[in-house]
Amino acid sequence: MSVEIETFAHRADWAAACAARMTDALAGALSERPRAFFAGSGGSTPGPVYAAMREADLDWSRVTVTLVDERHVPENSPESNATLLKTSLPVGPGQADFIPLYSPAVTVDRAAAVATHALSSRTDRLDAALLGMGEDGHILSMFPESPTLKTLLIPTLTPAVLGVPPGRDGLAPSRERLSMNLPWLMGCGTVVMALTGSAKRKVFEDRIMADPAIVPVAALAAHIPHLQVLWTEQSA
Ligand SMILES: O=C1O[C@H](COP(=O)(O)O)[C@@H](O)[C@H](O)[C@H]1O
Repeated sequence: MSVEIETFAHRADWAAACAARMTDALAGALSERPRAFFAGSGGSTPGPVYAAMREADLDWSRVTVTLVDERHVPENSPESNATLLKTSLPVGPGQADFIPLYSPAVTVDRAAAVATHALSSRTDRLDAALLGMGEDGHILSMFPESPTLKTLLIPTLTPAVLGVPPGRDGLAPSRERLSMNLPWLMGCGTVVMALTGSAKRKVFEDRIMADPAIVPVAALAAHIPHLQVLWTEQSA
């Protein structure tokens, strides 16, 4: 299984291209349906992509924004992926609406069930998803060695959000998380992996041929033929 990696010399061009893939997909969905659904990632990579997306000529009032994954923390935490998206994209009254993965005052598994219901009651498919990858090869909150990993990567399950426990013996993640499963991405119209830096490119290329049942990057390659990978050398 090989995946083409589109290379950009300049980070600004990479961000603009990632953003255009997302907003073009959302505009296309809006030309056919009343609402379009976007799922974004957190972390340090997508900031410039979101900045470019918010400049797009898009009817954000017909877009629903959600997350591919989240830390099990409230929105006043600096670790909240929800806060990143809600402050980076046009989310709010008269703009896009937002479906969180985190729920206050419940266990992470209950929050996952609530998020699954909230998403599934609004749509059975995403139109655009922006992914990032950590240098340990995790995407969404699909962490190597996590007991939840194999379940998150089963391609035949119903789209769902699962609770992810902290890693044992110092392994990542350091705290509880919530993650969409692979079937959400398989059903998504446009999936972009936004990669920066040589180290991440090497991790991505090294793992693409690995076992898709246990390696997140390999699962993307195996089950998402329309995956687009956009890379620039320049990290944040
Ligand atoms: O923990 C997370 O990390 C990944 C990668 O983050 P980055 O800082 O290396 O860009 C991110 O895609 C994911 O959404 C986030 O929860």
